[in-house]
Amino acid sequence: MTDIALQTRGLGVKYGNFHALAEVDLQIRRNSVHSIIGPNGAGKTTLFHALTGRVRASSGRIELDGRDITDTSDDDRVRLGIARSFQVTSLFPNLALRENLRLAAQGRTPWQALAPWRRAEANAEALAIADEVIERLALAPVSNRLAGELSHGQQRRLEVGMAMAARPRVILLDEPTSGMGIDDIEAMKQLIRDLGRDHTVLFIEHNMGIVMNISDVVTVMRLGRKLVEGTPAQVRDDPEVQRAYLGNMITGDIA
Ligand SMILES: Nc1ncnc2c1ncn2[C@@H]1O[C@H](COP(=O)(O)OP(=O)(O)OP(=O)(O)O)[C@@H](O)[C@H]1O
Repeated sequence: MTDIALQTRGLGVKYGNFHALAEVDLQIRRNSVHSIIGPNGAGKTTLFHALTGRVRASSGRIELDGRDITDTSDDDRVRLGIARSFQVTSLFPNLALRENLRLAAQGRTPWQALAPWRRAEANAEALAIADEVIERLALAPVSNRLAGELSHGQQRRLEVGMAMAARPRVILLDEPTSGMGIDDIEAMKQLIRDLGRDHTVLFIEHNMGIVMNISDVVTVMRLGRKLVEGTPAQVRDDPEVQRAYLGNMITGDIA
């Protein structure tokens, strides 16, 4: 198996005649935290849509573990191991946190998962995965609480956990800290950093403090193209990057 979990070659996406993404070559290393940054309209969300199959590539190719998935449907990509955690909440509010994770581990709807013919071993395995994820999320004290009653920050962490429970090859996180208070941001930052030890994480983030602190690799995009890529230190010091941000200094501690 190669060291590269997800790769794009010459990836392009057009909305009508508009090139939202052009000639993007990306290599996402296994068990790393790779962040995508760039000014508004840079094409970050479009890149995620292309990787998950929500929009079609108009040129280039996408490979997951060396396998060409460019023409694979979004559902099949989930089955092949691309998990995306959305900004909008995708939890079952009337089920306990642990139940939410159990369902995610089984990859089923609540209706199917509650069915009496469900195999007991499959259930036990899903619960074991749920408990493992609860530990990683540091949410054990509230694991029996209804998802709808959790704090905003806890719900956001649970969303990441839902993606983890499906045991994906790659986890895509779209602005995981948006709208969070400072304590919740710190908890999310630790979670993502910890995830990178044994998961492959690709995330879009506007909070430069987090990006610079926890990323192994940072890709900077502008106008649908890759502008610069490197370690946080390389990216922070790059004059092109400073220009792309129109003088807004990229700050933040580098781990
Ligand atoms: N469905 C669409 N139809 C036409 N143009 C679109 C569509 N979605 C996005 N665009 C355009 O494509 C470009 C890239 O948008 P995208 O949302 O991918 O950028 P982004 O980097 O995620 O921006 P932001 O940080 O503001 O979320 C923008 O110019 C946007 O206006």
